[in-house]
Amino acid sequence: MSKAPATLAEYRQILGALPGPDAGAIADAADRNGQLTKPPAALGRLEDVAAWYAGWRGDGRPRIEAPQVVIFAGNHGVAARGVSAFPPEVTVQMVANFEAGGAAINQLAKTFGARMDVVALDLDRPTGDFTEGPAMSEDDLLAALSAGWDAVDENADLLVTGEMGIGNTTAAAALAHALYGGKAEDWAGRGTGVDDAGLARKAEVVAAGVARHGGGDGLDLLGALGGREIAAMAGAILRARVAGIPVILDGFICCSAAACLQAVAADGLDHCVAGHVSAEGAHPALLERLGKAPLLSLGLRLGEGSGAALAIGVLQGAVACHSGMATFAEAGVSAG
Ligand SMILES: Cc1cc2ncn([C@H]3O[C@H](COP(=O)(O)O)[C@@H](O)[C@H]3O)c2cc1C
Ligand SMILES: O=C(O)c1cccnc1
Repeated sequence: MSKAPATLAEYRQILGALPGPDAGAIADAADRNGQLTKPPAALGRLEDVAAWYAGWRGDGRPRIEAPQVVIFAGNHGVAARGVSAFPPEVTVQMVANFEAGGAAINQLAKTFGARMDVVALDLDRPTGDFTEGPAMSEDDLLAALSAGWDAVDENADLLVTGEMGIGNTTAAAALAHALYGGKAEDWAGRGTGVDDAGLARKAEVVAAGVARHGGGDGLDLLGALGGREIAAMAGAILRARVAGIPVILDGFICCSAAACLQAVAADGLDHCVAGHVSAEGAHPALLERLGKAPLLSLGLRLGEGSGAALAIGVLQGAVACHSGMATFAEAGVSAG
């Protein structure tokens, strides 16, 4: 299917009947892995991710030739509540920076040979302040999900979804708190670097948002507490699943989008790997809820898809070894 769903009911239907990986390709990959010129399991987790990638690509000896990074940008009503160390105008300024090639993610996408697209979502129309009402109407949510769905290149063979949106660690924390409970302080972190007073304000805002909008499923919560760029990441991650494109998840904000999908469909993130664990305080807990072990841990706290983009290199390495190495028979190396 290439057309974006028109209703939330259609999204729920898709989430209820998701395609799985190709068991034949996984078996082929396991068979090949056992013949490669290395001691068994010597490539550690690289072997697991290569088999995982093979399964989702339906090819026991795949290649990564067309990775895509998509950055979604949105503005947040809650940014007016003093929850970020930076002003909201930074969102549009950073979009210009992405377009000019000057951001961290530009350098990382280029380093790993990824195509990079930037999708700015109604930046002059911030979402509603979720302490006062829903962040998005159903139409706004659908438009953002569609923007994500439509941004995915069907010919990509790996997807990274990144984001830019001042205030969005607050929205992500609210989503995590609504989905998983605990206390607001467990999920509110320093984002761009708020001080202690800012952090306390942020936890209050998160608590107020969840008190107001705590009910509903993952898509309802995405609309009530999320943001356009967060919903767009969810739409892109789901489209990738339908199109057979594996996804590398980025930091706290990206994972909050993914969590909304997983809340509707327990298997909804099986085509995703966690690229890294970020320095945002609650990211380890969020990854644990998603059941994902990060590939990298570099202390990044940037977003933009930066940690996931770095992990493209890890996946490229894993798949290059799996598909390019000689077998014991081919190389004339004695097996153990
Ligand atoms: C210059 C700059 C570039 C960024 N790139 C990503 N973010 C990150 O910071 C924001 C989230 O933090 P908070 O919730 O505290 O606003 C998001 O835009 C995220 O992508 C940036 C932030 C800034 C200031
Ligand atoms: O984990 C992230 O992605 C993150 C953390 C802080 C600020 N921006 C993004």
